[in-house]
Amino acid sequence: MSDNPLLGLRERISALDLKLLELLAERRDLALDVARTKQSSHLPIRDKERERDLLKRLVEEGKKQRLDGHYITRVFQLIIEDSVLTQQALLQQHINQDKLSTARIAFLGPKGSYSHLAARQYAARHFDGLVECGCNKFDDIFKQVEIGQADFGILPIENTSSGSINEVYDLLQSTNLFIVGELTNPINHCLLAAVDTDLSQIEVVYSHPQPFQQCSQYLNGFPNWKIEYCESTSAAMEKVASLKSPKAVALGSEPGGSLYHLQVLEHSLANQKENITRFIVVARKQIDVAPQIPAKTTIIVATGQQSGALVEALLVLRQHNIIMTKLESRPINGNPWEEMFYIDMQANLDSIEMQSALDDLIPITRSVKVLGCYPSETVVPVKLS
Ligand SMILES: C=C(O[C@@H]1C=C(C(=O)O)C=C[C@H]1O)C(=O)O
Repeated sequence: MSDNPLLGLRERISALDLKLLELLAERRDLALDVARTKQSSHLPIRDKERERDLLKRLVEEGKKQRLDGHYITRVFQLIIEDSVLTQQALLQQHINQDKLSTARIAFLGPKGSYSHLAARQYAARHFDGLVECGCNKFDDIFKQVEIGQADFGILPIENTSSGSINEVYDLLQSTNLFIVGELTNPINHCLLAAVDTDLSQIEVVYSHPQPFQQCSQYLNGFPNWKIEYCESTSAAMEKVASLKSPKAVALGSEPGGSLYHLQVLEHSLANQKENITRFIVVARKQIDVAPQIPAKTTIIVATGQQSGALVEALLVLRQHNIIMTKLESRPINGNPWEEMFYIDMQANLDSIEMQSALDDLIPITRSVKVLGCYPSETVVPVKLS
């Protein structure tokens, strides 16, 4: 017999939590039925009007039970996001008909890197199982997928604090892989230590160059700390775990750190409060995107050097009412001072608008390469006004 006075209450909480899980699973199954109905009736997956009504009613009902409106909003925004993405995944499986039950996904680093966490998240939504293929370099991720040792590769492409990840853009220039998906994840950089320590004892920080860039303002406050570059944040964690020194810390994620039994000394260290990374998913085969899902298409365009060449290309997008979400330029390998333009657009490659835009772009540019069309998995939550 235990005389812990919390036991009985905790048992009741645990039982309630189990019920909440069952209800969440039941809600998700209903959302999947909704998706099947939408598929046959050609309705879009997202219905923001319905989401707004639902949130409004829940916030009102919550108030009656003394539950804070912000709390209710946050919880249900998450539930709806998962519901929308699960519905999208179902339609995508249906239209592409080649569902793998287990996917081999290549990512940067040993277990615990941000890319590894993103790979797990992507696999959880799209496959029953995941074979993890950790790589030492971005280049190896492309190679593993190109030679068929992995089915997909996950790569960070831009971050709200450090901007575009040029190395990945440059690798996209020469690959024959296609972009088949994207994920946007909040990135919370922490200082992680293997043993008890404090800021005054630290002498060296290990991490990948990206987190160092993203946390530059915080790190500027500690000019004596030595910066040691590693191939990934998880390689840095491995190193710190093996050193077991109060002088050495890693910069990386809390869940990653816990895989190496590291403790968090500081968190939320990025320059931007909202530090978000967009990852792309690459594969050997191009995919179709169901018309009920918001799609993105990415192309690489090489223009001539005549004046106004880029403007002419962008005008084509305007003429076809295509919204550009990102424009990036990179030097062309082997042609000094010439640039390639990477253009992300909110459009389905199969749409008439996109096809006509491509028809108009080809004669006025030197080359157009379609990098892929993929579902936009960024579900911007509706807000109550
Ligand atoms: C489930 C639906 O699909 C989406 C998901 C919603 C939800 O999870 O509540 C609400 C509206 C849609 O954006 C629906 O249309 O009812």
